[in-house]
Amino acid sequence: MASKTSATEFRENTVIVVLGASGDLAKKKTFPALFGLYRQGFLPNGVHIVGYARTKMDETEFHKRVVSHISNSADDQDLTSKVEEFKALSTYVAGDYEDDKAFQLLNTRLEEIESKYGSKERNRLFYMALPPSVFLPVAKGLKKNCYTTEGVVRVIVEKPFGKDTDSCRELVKGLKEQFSEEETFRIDHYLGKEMVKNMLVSRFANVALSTGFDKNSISNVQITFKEPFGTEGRGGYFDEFGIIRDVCQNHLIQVLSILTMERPVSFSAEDIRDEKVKVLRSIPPVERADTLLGQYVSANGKPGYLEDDTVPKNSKCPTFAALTLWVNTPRWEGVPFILKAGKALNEAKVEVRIQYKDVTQGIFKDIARNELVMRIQPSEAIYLKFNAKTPGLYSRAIPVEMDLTYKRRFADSKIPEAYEALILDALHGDKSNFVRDDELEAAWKIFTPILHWIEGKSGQAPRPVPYPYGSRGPKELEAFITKYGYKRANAEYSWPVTNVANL
Ligand SMILES: NC(=O)C1=CN([C@@H]2O[C@H](COP(=O)(O)OP(=O)(O)OC[C@H]3O[C@@H](n4cnc5c(N)ncnc54)[C@H](OP(=O)(O)O)[C@@H]3O)[C@@H](O)[C@H]2O)C=CC1
Ligand SMILES: O=C1O[C@H](COP(=O)(O)O)[C@@H](O)[C@H](O)[C@H]1O
Repeated sequence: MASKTSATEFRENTVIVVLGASGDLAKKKTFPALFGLYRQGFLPNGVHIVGYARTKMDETEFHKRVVSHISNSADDQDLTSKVEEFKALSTYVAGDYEDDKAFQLLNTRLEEIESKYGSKERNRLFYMALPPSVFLPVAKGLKKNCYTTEGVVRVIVEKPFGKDTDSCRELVKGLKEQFSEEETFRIDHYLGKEMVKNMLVSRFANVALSTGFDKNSISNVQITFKEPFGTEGRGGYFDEFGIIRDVCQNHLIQVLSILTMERPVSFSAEDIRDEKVKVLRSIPPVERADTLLGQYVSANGKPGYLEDDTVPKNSKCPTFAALTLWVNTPRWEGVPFILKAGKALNEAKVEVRIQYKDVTQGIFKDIARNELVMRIQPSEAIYLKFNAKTPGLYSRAIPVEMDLTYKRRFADSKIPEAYEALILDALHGDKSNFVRDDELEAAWKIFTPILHWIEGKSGQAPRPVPYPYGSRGPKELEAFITKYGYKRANAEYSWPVTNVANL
């Protein structure tokens, strides 16, 4: 039920506190997103931004970090003056994460800022750009020392939210002791990506697309995440988590749930999330036999995973995973959903590839299958690969594409950064694109047994197969996806395509 808190939009009198302000995420994503919103006039009137972290630094150093990832051209006077304004409304407080006194100092700073708001309501948005190990102490410190009843308080929490089902439950419980579900915004930045948001609209606003969106027409689905760089600099964090926790359990499973959920009653946050939870609960835990794990090794002058100084020498941590999931609903029963994620691959790409079944044999032989591809990044696009008659006096089919590439079709539109979209949602109190507690639990249940196996908690830990840095992944991948029915439209059977009789 909507309450005052969830309905409140932060339009003025708001302080945004970024905890972990000295970190990588804050520098690369949070501050640039806040600046983007400020520049476009989307931040509340009179907003202030306060960075908080243990690192001691003066305002000049802090401002240097705040703007370090904002692309600024000296020729753009408007941008330069906005950057200066943005710096002027951002300030820094240094303090520990388990120290009441430090949080009290932070609170004093917040009250000083808020005293300029007069007697009106004061809102506080806390953004935890922090490692999960300090989520709980920070939540306790904030609740005890920096909570206000003179306005609305919201807390954005980053991923990964736990390491398995039990630790997730503990974290959920621990945070709930400090902040209500209404006050808590669990972020998964993939939910802020334009194409992920568009998936809901494309699926449910198009009869043409929703017809045949099921096991009767679809052979298999691949959801792919590829990054062309390794764990450079993040090896310490990564080795504790691995690619499944880093990407599959959150980003890719969120994409899968939106792709497979049934039509929600409305586009309200709770209706959408109810449907996502239902479909997630229909997915049994991943089987070992449905798993392919890889780890990158040195190639082309690039270091292998184990050569990273922050990684234990004999680590079996997977930097690549292909996992096949089964969705036991009447719509999807028997359709394999292959999640593939890897670091140090040959390209940067995130996409959903839906491959349809073969056309009935008879008039066509060995013709390419239809594929609907939703490219999340780079360059958002939806395209349908289908067969058409070759123009002219030929009687053969040719595979072609119906292509909606955003850059061409929406050349004048600015696609927002995922973090811009989500921080704005949090300011508006809209939780549709944030993760609910039961969604998290359902997602962890799918991966926990396989994660425990990988960590050697249930039998000997498997050793991931090697793949060269910059390659397409383990050489075993092709056989893996073929096993689940994926047919590549290679030259051998799609071009030139078979004669079309009676055209
Ligand atoms: N970096 C990225 O691209 C992304 C990160 N995330 C998530 O965002 C969160 C923050 O990530 P990121 O900024 O990369 O992390 P960092 O390792 O940069 O940590 C952020 C800040 O937290 C403090 N910190 C680091 N380690 C510890 C520790 N062991 N105990 C206490 N404080 C610590 C440091 O600040 P100080 O010492 O000054 O207090 C650091 O500057 C994580 O949960 C991550 O999973 C999500 C998506 C992308
Ligand atoms: O959460 C994470 O996401 C990034 C990838 O984000 P993207 O928006 O650039 O696709 C990934 O590099 C990182 O390992 C992971 O923690």
